[in-house]
Amino acid sequence: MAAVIEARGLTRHFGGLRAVDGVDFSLEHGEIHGLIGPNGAGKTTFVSLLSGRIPVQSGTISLNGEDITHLPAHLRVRKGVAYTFQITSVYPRLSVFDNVALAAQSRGAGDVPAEVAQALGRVGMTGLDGAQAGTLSYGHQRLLEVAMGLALRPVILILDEPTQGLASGEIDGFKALIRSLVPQTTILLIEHNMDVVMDLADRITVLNFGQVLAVGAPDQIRANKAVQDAYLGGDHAAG
Ligand SMILES: Nc1ncnc2c1ncn2[C@@H]1O[C@H](COP(=O)(O)OP(=O)(O)OP(=O)(O)O)[C@@H](O)[C@H]1O
Repeated sequence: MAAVIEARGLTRHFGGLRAVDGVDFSLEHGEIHGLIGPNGAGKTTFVSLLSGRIPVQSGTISLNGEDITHLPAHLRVRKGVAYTFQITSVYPRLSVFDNVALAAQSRGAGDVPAEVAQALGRVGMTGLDGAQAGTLSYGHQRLLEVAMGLALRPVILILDEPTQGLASGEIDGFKALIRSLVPQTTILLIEHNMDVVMDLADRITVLNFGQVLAVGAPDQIRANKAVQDAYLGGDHAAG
């Protein structure tokens, strides 16, 4: 399989804190790739480096073979790297339609209403266009966030803790949604819910203290002693 994103020696320290410390990583075309690790392991910092939200200190990132290490975030979005934030980033006072329309417009979509309808359809929110975003249930707000990500027509969709705060009944629908997005869209999923990540991911990267502890299929990760000791074995609160 071909790598869509390839990071080599990616590094970001905050003072003496090695948040991301020499990470090699590859995201393969059409896969669902889980990113896990204890709280503070560097997951959010790592995807912020990939998306250009924070600058890289050293190392390189390439997208389909092109060096994007120093490309500004908005230009990475144009090239198809979309990152939905950990905190719901919808505009609560705007309608569902307008929220998705803003995302579609930002990438210069031609037929905005059609794009909005398509994105809302994919997340199962057809008919909710006129609702004020802030009045939606939490689960629907998370789906709206994904619809906004999809309206960017991403090559890669980075989801940061998408199931956080969802009711257990909503999680199955969310998993089905993520599965429906591949292989057209490649998914990088930061997820604390082990059932979700083990069930969804083709491969998982485990970060610990800013470094890669293991990469492999879910079964390999589950069986990995170092991963069990650092993360899976203990009593880790969702963060
Ligand atoms: N802007 C910043 N300034 C200083 N330290 C930071 C900054 N951003 C993150 N850190 C620190 O870097 C480390 C990695 O944080 P990060 O949020 O990337 O971890 P994480 O694996 O996403 O954690 P969680 O699972 O709790 O979301 C933490 O110790 C955090 O406190």
